[in-house]
Amino acid sequence: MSDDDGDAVEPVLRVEGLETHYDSTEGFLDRLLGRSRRVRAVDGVDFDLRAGETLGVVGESGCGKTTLARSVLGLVEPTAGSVYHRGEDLTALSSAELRDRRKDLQYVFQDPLSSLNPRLTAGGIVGEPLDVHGLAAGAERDERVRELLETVGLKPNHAARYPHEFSGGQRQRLGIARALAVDPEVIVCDEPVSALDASVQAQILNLLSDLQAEFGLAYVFIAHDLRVIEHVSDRVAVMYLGEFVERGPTETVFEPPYHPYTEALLSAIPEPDPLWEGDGIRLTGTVPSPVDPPSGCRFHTRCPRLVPSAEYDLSGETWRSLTDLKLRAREADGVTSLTAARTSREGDGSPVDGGALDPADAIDPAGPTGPTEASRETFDALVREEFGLPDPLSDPDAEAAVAEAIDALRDDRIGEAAELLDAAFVSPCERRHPTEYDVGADHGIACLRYDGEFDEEAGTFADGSEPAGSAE
Ligand SMILES: Nc1ncnc2c1ncn2[C@@H]1O[C@H](COP(=O)(O)OP(=O)(O)OP(=O)(O)O)[C@@H](O)[C@H]1O
Repeated sequence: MSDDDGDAVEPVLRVEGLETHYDSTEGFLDRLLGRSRRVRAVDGVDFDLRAGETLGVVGESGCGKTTLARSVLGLVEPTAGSVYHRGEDLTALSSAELRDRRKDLQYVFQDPLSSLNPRLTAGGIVGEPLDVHGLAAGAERDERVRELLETVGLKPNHAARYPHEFSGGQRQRLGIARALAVDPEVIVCDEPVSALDASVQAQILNLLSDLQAEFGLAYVFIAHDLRVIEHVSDRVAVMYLGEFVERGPTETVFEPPYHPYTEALLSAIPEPDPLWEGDGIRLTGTVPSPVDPPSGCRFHTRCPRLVPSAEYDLSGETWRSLTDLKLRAREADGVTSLTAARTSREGDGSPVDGGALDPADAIDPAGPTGPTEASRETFDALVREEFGLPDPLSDPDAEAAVAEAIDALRDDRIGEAAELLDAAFVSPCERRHPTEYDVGADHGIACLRYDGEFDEEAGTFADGSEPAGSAE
C-alpha cells in the first residue's frame, strides 16, 4: 500500500511481517508423538504508525489483537518479523535494552484493576515508572506524581488511595497516568474502554484525545467496537485470524469498497452508522481456531461474499449454503452432529431442542421405521431447508452432486458425503490466500474480489490460470 503523502513522514513505529505463534502442545501423547500445536495468533502483520496519529485495530474476540499489542511492545516474543521504533529493530534488542526502550512505548490495559498493583497506592503506581527509569526522586517525584494525577483528571490527594478505592473510570485514568509518567511517544491502548459504562467510556476517550493533542502521542488503539474505533482513529486496520484484511484511513474503511469481513462487522452495529451504505450482510459463527486456519482466504468459512466457482451457474447465496453444508459434513462425526445450532424446523421460528438433525426426523411417521424412499425425500428436504439450498439447484451438475452427497448423509456415510462435496464444490477463495490489493489512496483490502487480474465470471486470472498454487 502506498502512502498518500509520500515517505516524507518517518513513522514512529514500523511493523513488518510480524508473527507470534504460541506453542499449545498438550499432554504426553502430543509430546510422545512429537506433535506440536502452534497457535498462529499473529500471522504476518505489517503497519506504520506516524507521530501523533491513532491507528485503530478492530476484530472479533480471538483475532489476535492482544497478542499483536503485546508483541509490538516486546511483552511476548514474536516468532518472526520486526518492530522498528525510530528505525531501530526492537526484536533485536536485549531484554535490558528493551526495558529501557519501554520508556517510549507504553501500554494501557483493558482491565485496570487486574493490571494495577493492589498493594501500591495511586502515588506508588504512578511513581513506579519514574523510579524504574530514574526519572525523578524525592520532592520532584512527588510533585510529578501530583501533576500526572491532575493531568488525567484525578486529584492530587488521590495519591494516597489504593486501586480498589477508585471507580472503574478513575482506575483507567490511573493506568493512563502511569503510562504517561515516562513521557512516551507511543501508547498501545488494548480495549481501554470496553470494561466501562458508556458515559465513562466517552470521558476516557476524550481524555485520550486531549492527551494526544497536548503531548503529540501516537496510539495503537485496539477495540472490538467499531463505533469506538471510528470515533478515535485516523486510520483503521481490520484484523481477522492473525492477519490484517483491510487497512486505510478511517473514512475510507467505513465506506465502500469494503472487505466482506469489515462489511459484516459494520452490519452488526445495532444503530445504523450515518456513513454506512451496505445492505446488511450477516456474520455467522465464530472465529475458527488459529491452530489450523482455513486454507486460502481465512475468512472463506464465514464469508457472505464467497466467490462461486465458475464451474457451475449458481448464485453466491447458494454457493455459501453449499460451502456451509460441506464444512459441516467435514467436521461432523455422525449425521446427528451435522447441524450444530438449528433454530427453527418448519421455518416458523420455533426453537428446536438439542439443535441436531436426527435421521429419525426424516422417517415418514406414517410408514414403517427404517430408511424408505419417502424418508429419503423428507431427509433431503430437511437438509435443504436447514442449509437454505434450493430444490433443485439451478445448475443440473451441481444438483446431481449435492443430491448424491445428501443421499450419503442419509445413510450415515458422512465421510463419503464430505468427500463428494469437497470434490464438487471448491470456491476460488479456498484456493488462494489473497494479498492486499490497493483499492484507493492508502487503502488496501485482502480479498480476491479486488484482485484486478481475477475474473469472477471465468474463475481465472488474466493469464488464464486458476486460483490454485498459493493456497496456505
Ligand atoms: N498464551 C497463549 N497460549 C496459547 N494460545 C494463546 C495464548 N494467548 C492467546 N492465545 C490464543 O491466540 C488467539 C488470539 O488471542 P488474542 O487474545 O490475541 O486475541 P484477541 O483478538 O485479543 O481476543 P480477545 O479480545 O478475546 O482478547 C486465540 O485463539 C487465543 O486463544
